[in-house]
Amino acid sequence: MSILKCGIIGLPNVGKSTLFNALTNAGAAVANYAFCTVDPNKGIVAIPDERLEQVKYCAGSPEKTEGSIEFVDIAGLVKGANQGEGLGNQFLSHIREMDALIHVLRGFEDENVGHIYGQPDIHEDLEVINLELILKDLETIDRRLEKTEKMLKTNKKIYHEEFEVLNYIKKQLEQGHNIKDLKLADKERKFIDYLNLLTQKPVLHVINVSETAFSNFEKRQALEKYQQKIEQTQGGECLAISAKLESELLELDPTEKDEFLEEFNLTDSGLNRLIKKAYQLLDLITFFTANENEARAWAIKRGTRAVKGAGQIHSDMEKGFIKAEVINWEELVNCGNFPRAKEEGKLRLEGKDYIIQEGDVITFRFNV
Ligand SMILES: Nc1ncnc2c1ncn2[C@@H]1O[C@H](COP(=O)(O)OP(=O)(O)OP(=O)(O)O)[C@@H](O)[C@H]1O
Ligand SMILES: [Mg+2]
Repeated sequence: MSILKCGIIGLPNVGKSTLFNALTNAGAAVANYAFCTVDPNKGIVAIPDERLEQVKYCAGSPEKTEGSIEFVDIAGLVKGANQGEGLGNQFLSHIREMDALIHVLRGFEDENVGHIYGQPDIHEDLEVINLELILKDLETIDRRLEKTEKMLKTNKKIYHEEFEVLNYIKKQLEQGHNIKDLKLADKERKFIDYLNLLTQKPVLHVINVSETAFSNFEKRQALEKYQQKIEQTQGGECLAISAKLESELLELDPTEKDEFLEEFNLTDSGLNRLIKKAYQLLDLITFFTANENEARAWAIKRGTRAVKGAGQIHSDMEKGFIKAEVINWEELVNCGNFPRAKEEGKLRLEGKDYIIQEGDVITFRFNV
């Protein structure tokens, strides 16, 4: 089964590892399955989903397993990373493997924690990382352009089209635009999709603030201004989270936790919010399976066909796919259980090409 990956990026010393540790530890605390260490910098985190418990109940399943996202703590990038500065090439190649990015910005002050370029400045810091990603993409595009240019001699139309698209993208990158923000037709996108470009990946910005950032009105307002500006200029969402506060929250029991949240003027842990945002960023939907063994939520890319959804569970299910028996989770809950849903004719039979919908509960029929 393939889990989608969200890479945590940013300058050195901005709190990426602190956030990663909080995220992965929280996963372990909230769910039975949740966190398992893949290696020290990768962790699988459960996606909280209130619907799963109800599906479990209807199916009479004894166990449940949440859907999951993999988070990867990528080492800090520095100026010149695209030229190999600070092992930059290695870290940029890690970024290439990600499906989406969480860009952490330093919003906390602490004299004891050095900032790589003197004073932290959220907007400048953001631009440093953006520039490195853009420069790396330019290098990739240039290399591809060299090859395409040679192929122009063959006089095949396709190479001329590719040449034009690549040049257009090159110009946009040179002007500081990210590829994710360009309006490209599907046909144009085909020329670059396989290149796995860095600025094509969806990004969520997170300002890692000090514990007291939410405690008074002025600070909150100042923070909201930062968030708004980033959302306007970067075209994606921007969250404010204190990685340090989140990791401290994890050490507390529930009553202590509530008191602590109140003290810092917060209503809920930021981690759940972040996990939900990451889920949206990856453009995932959830379907459920439920039987006498367990009820399970599966996070898949929106637009996945039934046969591929089956493949997420087991390759045999994909190979031997016959049919999918489908019911929306709410309909199942209304019926109360599967036999009743069947009686009422609520179970639909769908074929290989059925596009799985948010909240489907699916039983795959397959040959082994
Ligand atoms: N919200 C915060 N408020 C105050 N201090 C913080 C906060 N978040 C992290 N720190 C502190 O900042 C320091 C750097 O954090 P961390 O190691 O997580 O950074 P990093 O981005 O992973 O760095 P690197 O790129 O070097 O791996 C640590 O001492 C950590 O405790
Ligand atoms: Mg780190």
